[in-house]
Amino acid sequence: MNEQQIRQALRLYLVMGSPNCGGADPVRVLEAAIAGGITMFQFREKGAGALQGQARLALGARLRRLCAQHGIPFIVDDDERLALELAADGIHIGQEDAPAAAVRERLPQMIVGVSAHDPAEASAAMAAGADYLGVGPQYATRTKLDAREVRGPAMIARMREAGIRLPLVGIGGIDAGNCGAVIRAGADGVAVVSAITEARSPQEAAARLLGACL
Ligand SMILES: Cc1ncc(COP(=O)(O)OP(=O)(O)O)c(N)n1
Ligand SMILES: Cc1ncsc1CCOP(=O)(O)O
Ligand SMILES: [Mg+2]
Repeated sequence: MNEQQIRQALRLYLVMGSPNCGGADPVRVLEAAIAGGITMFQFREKGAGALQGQARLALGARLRRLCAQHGIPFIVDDDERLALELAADGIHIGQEDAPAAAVRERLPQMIVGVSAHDPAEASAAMAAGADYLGVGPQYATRTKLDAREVRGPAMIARMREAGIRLPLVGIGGIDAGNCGAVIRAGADGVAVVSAITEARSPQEAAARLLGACL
């Protein structure tokens, strides 16, 4: 994917694993979210009750297939080996994960997303060859227990002012009511977990988010 295609794919990015689905079948949740208009998906099987080993691989393979059927880029959180096993389109890594430059070198064909919390981390990720940045938490989140302090959309504006032109997505506590502020600050899109996975109708929630952040 070229830079413009990545920018477009970041518009409404669902990040999810089975622990986020409150007992619902993650395959059904993803199907509904795709019907609602998500444009990118990240398999993030993390937190209490997360699947391990073969069960994780099997779920990842089902979600991967669903994304391929609908032309949705499929990204894996953290795990390079899993990304290769699932023939993912990309990987997302954070500041505590493997160094971005090493991942870029090992996985030259993949989209590499990197979490950045300030302009210095954003420039370092850009220099390391990142394809996009995830910037957060934008707002308070209950989904990631080890999240850093809230940055707010102002951090995205600061990165843009500092000359960071990479495709960029906001993440953390984003819903249909606040996603517009994230886009207006300079993001190409929003990444969400609970606003879709915990909604009574993930399809309607995705459609509402898409409408609100266009
Ligand atoms: C799109 C996107 N942005 C940020 C993150 C957070 O990644 P990280 O800091 O590595 O934390 P974990 O998700 O691994 O707990 C993300 N996953 N996706
Ligand atoms: C993975 C991640 N990285 C920063 S905040 C976050 C969790 C976002 O979840 P939610 O959209 O439910 O606040
Ligand atoms: Mg990580």
